Amino acid sequence: MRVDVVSIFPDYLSVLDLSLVGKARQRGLLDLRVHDLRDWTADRHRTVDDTPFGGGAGMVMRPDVWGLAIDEVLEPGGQLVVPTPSGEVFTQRHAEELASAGQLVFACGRYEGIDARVAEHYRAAGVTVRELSIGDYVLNGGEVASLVMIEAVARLVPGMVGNPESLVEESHGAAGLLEYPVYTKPPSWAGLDIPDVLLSGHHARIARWRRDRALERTARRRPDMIAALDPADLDKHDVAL
Ligand SMILES: Oc1ccccc1-c1ccno1
Repeated sequence: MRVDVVSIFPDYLSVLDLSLVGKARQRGLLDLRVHDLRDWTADRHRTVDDTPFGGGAGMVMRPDVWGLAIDEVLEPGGQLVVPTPSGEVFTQRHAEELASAGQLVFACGRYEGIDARVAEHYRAAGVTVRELSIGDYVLNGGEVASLVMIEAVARLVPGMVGNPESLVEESHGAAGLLEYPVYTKPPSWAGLDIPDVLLSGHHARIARWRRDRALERTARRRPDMIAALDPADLDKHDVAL
């Protein structure tokens, strides 16, 4: 998979040289390229923004500069991802969909955002354009949101994580429930012991306990996820004792 990130702060993305994503690049699993949007400007001040039509505070990123950058970077069949607070909220489902793309181009907006004609232009040209938010809060730019989405997508690329099994039993993975509580040594810490069932060696009981805790936690913290469960899936959580 090829991933391109276009930003006026390309150094912000240098963290992608570390950890999983960095290793994937070294192993050739991920072709990650970071670009400075200002490389597509033509004036001596390398201008990427201007005042908003209709007035209002702040500046808007120019469509002509973004168009030159995206035209050069986007490959046929590539998808354009525009992080924005006004986007659809990014979920694991989006990560799974994006992980099947041949190329993703992340357009990191700053200021008051990118001229709306950029997304409109590429959609009209048949490009899949995803305007995505990572949550209901305001950031200073799309770089952090891109880092979040790139990590969520990259770890789904075949060969990225050692044990693909670990991708299944994860929050927002196992049939739409949150992860159950996990414990490790020492068995007793700060006067707190781990649940006896986890020491029982009875795998079915452990699986049932974990399912029950995941359901409890999801119902308490994310009732929306319980409401979204397909009733047909409910028996997926049932395990024979
Ligand atoms: O707040 C933002 C500013 C620019 C680009 C993206 C965002 C954002 C906020 C939440 N998800 O994305």
